[in-house]
Amino acid sequence: MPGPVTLHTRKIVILGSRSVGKSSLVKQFVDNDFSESYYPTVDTPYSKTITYNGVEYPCEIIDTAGQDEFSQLNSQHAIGIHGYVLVYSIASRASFNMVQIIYDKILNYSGLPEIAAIIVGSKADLNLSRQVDATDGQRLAAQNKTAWIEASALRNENVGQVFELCLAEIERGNAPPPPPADASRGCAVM
Ligand SMILES: Nc1nc2c(ncn2[C@@H]2O[C@H](COP(=O)(O)OP(=O)(O)OP(=O)(O)O)[C@@H](O)[C@H]2O)c(=O)[nH]1
Repeated sequence: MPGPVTLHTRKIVILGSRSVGKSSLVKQFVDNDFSESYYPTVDTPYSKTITYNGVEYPCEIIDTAGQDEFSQLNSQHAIGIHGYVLVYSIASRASFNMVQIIYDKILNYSGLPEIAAIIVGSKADLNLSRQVDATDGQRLAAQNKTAWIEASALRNENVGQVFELCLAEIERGNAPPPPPADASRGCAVM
């Protein structure tokens, strides 16, 4: 009888401008907690099991300090990482513009043609101060072949989905390639 399957830990990094709500998303997801106070983040790892397609994946989620255009990515943010959560606030156009800059830095650092990622419009409860339309977020995600969602850590809306969709993007990249056309007809070229 086969033994239990041991899955390797998936590593997820959460990146974005300062104060967009990165830590709040992670804390809401991992600890079911939200704070109105703002404490700038020092890189912090969290552990949580995420269930996707009925399989439990152990995940390490690395919450990072806010980025600006001059910030350097370090190797902990680009080497051995399976998926990225790229966060902007729907109430800050500048933070939205930073997402493409960060995405390009990751590709540049890692040398990969694309990465498993989700772009997140955070603070979705601040609709009255909205500076970024949902369609802008969706377009940016389509251009970069990432997933996209809006979420509110304050209201605990779509927070779990952020991380589940990120895992879905990771596993999509890990899926074995579809069989060649001939295989379906039972032919093999030796
Ligand atoms: N209205 C609203 N405020 C939020 C939400 N999420 C976070 N905030 C507030 O935004 C501020 C910054 O939140 P953080 O989670 O610390 O932001 P961060 O991106 O981790 O910040 P850095 O550590 O500087 O990168 C705090 O005052 C939070 O209470 C949200 O969903 N809605």
